Amino acid sequence: MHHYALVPRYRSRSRGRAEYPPSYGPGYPPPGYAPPPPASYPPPGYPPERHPPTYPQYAPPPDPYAVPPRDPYAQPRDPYAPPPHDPYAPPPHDPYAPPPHDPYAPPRDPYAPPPPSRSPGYPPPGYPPAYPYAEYPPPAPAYPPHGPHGPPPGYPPPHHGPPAPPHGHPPYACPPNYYPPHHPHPPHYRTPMPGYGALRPRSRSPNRRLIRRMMIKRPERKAKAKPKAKAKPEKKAEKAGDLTPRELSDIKEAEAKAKREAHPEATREEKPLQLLVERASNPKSWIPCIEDKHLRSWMYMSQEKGVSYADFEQLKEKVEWTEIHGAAALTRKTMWFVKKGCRCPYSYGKQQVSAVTFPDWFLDMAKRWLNSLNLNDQDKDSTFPNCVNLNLYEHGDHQVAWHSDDEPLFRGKFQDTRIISVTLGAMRKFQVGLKAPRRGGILKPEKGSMATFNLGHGQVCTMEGLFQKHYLHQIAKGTTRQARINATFRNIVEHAAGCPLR
Ligand SMILES: O=C(O)CCC(=O)C(=O)O
Ligand SMILES: [Fe+2]
Repeated sequence: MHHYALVPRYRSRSRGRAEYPPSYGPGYPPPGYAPPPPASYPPPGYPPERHPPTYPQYAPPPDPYAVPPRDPYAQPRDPYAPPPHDPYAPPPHDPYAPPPHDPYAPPRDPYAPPPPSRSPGYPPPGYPPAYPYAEYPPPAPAYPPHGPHGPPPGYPPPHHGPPAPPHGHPPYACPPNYYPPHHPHPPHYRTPMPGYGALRPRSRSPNRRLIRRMMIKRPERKAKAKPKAKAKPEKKAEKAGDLTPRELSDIKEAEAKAKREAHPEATREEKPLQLLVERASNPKSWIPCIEDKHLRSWMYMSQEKGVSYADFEQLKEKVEWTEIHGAAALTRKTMWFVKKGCRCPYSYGKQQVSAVTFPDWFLDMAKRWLNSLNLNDQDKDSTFPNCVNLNLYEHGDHQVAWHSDDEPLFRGKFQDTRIISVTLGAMRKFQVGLKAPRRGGILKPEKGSMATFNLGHGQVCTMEGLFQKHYLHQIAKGTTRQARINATFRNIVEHAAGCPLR
């Protein structure tokens, strides 16, 4: 007997979906049309009263949302017990979680304050100061997609971009465009995406495996007789008893170092000197970068709110820039502004430029930039700088090589000077190092003494005391395509011959 034939159908053919009239042409649904009500479940008269047998396989499905019946024997809830675990409760607040992504946030300002530099001893304790930094680390500079030979050397640059993803196997654990130099892939690994940095060139011989299986030994290559290494000219010189130029300059450097260490400069107690950070109205936002009491040299950095992007645009457009050419190419563009009445020219290597009086519009913005330093001409020790050198670095190829601002105009080799540098536009690396004797006529810092600081939009950097006597600085070449303008404020103390202020 086929009992199941007696069980009525309790679902429509459309399995509960609304049944629409078959035509869906324009003007559908017609006014007043409503889909037929869903078939009622269970239909009246179901289940049929049949005893015995029953057919549990046709019973209506259990209701997953039904409230379980109350347990009359349940213990009363302990009011001191921890609350039962709620799997749908929101996760507890993680104070270290990154802030949620705000899709309406304004785009990142490329001139926002830069992250702290990572040179040794930096950042000092208490850093960062009160102002909020934008984003650290900065996004990796845009790079063309890596070719078949992987990324260019030196990419990704240090301290840029998101942290490296964990290395892993199988290959899909690593994103296809991430190939750090010592990536521990197994030797058989082949990149999953063609055209992206194959890690190992395919064997030249397609039969290599076959050959191995056949136990055919390739004839061993005869070791080529190594040509005798030519005796280096340096070694020759050593044999002859005199020194190579490199050894000579190493000795000179060691002598200069010993001399410097044996002769400390006057302390601030012996010869008073007020540092700019001590007169600033925002001393806490000044970060010490170099505090070298022995050499009476100080360098501080701060972020100033008074420097605007409009200033950058105005300077770029209004200043009549002079091109400075190096040995091979244009290295940067400059302008030399001086206080009214001064006629002192300025020399960039062999190129000399004549003085241009501070335009009023420039003085207005400069006073705004340096406002927190409380410089006033009434106090003879804190006069507003009487000249400024402006540099325009149009892109990463523009630079200024190792030098110190020790021109006779400032007497930086003999007395304390105060140089205030303001950055507008793109961020560039500002490097400093101890002065060493020239190597083959070239100025370079003493080995191991170099430190690097990032100077970004609105950052002010000071070099004080005898910094120009003992330290060198440079703006190294970079990869940026953005322009940077730098204003280096100084004080002329010995006006040039022919200047009315002499
Ligand atoms: O661009 C800079 O930050 C440095 C410029 C500089 O050293 C100079 O003008 O003497
Ligand atoms: Fe300089």
